[in-house]
Amino acid sequence: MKRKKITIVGAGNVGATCAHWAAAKELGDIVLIDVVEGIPQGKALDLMEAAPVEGFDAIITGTNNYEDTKDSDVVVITAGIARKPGMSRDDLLATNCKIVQSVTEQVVKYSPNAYIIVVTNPLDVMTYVALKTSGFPPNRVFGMSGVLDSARFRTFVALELGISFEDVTTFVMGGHGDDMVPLVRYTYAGGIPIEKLIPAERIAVMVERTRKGGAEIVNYLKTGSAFYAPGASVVQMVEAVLKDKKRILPVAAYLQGEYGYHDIYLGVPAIIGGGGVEKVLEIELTPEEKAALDKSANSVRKLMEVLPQL
Ligand SMILES: NC(=O)C1=CN([C@@H]2O[C@H](COP(=O)(O)OP(=O)(O)OC[C@H]3O[C@@H](n4cnc5c(N)ncnc54)[C@H](O)[C@@H]3O)[C@@H](O)[C@H]2O)C=CC1
Ligand SMILES: O=C([O-])CC(=O)C(=O)O
Repeated sequence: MKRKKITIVGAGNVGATCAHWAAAKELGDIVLIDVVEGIPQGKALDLMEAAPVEGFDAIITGTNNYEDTKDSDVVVITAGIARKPGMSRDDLLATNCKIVQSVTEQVVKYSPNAYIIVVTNPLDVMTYVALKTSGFPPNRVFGMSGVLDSARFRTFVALELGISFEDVTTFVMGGHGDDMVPLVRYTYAGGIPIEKLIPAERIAVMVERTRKGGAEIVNYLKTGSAFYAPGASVVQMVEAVLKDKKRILPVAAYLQGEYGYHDIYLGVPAIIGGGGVEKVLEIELTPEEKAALDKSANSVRKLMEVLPQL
């Protein structure tokens, strides 16, 4: 059997970290592509030279030429600018829209059967841009946000309880912005609802910290945004597709009536497998949860309104 082929567009912080996690997990051969000459080549070779030490087999290629991405099974788009302190993800829209459009055109030309996972911010709208530019069916174009936002919430809950990070499960819905919706009612520690273990006011603090989780890192780093947890989150999605794992993961999926929304990308729980987004799961929400989701959807919608015609 031939190895799978993963292309990562953008060899910056998130792209290179994705390559690192994907190589370590032996998910396939990896192509790192960027507009800057030398950076993808250098990072790819450096990472491949870790293979004898770490014991993974993957050919990792760095390039500036889309021909090298030909026939990729999965393409991760991280190309674009990241925010700095004081900026919102939405401030990246104009610049990143052009980048995601041009990248997607090239990706589609060489890998017409690929699954595209978008990472570039503002995430929900950039995923929409990739969908419209690619002409791919929506199950093959989705965005990474909820896995990361949920991982942050899981981290805070585990630290609060002094328990294993692995034992906390949850999901965050909505757009990847400050009004995302962490689902407290669906958050468990070893199968026990956290509302039975943690006082409500402490949970509220963790929900707020999750919503601002990206900015917390930006404010520390000053020069850019998070990349370790984002890279790991992307690779969990890549693995779910390439191994047809049928994971239930929160992803930015294209909604066509689910939860009452049409023609919009929003974070929802979905089954992710060999068919990409195989099914969006519609769970029951309280009126308060639905109102919070509506607010988040409205923010995404407002940003879509200022997009150039696609
Ligand atoms: N969805 C999410 O949860 C997350 C999204 N992000 C977003 O991911 C994006 C990348 O972040 P970083 O890797 O930290 O930024 P970075 O600045 O380290 O890397 C971005 C790379 O994209 C490249 N690039 C720019 N235009 C390109 C083009 N047309 N074709 C190919 N490559 C191009 C740049 O040369 C650079 O190497 C940002 O928009 C950031 O906001 C970051 C973390 C989490
Ligand atoms: O905050 C940012 O700009 C990057 C990002 O999306 C995150 O880390 O959640």
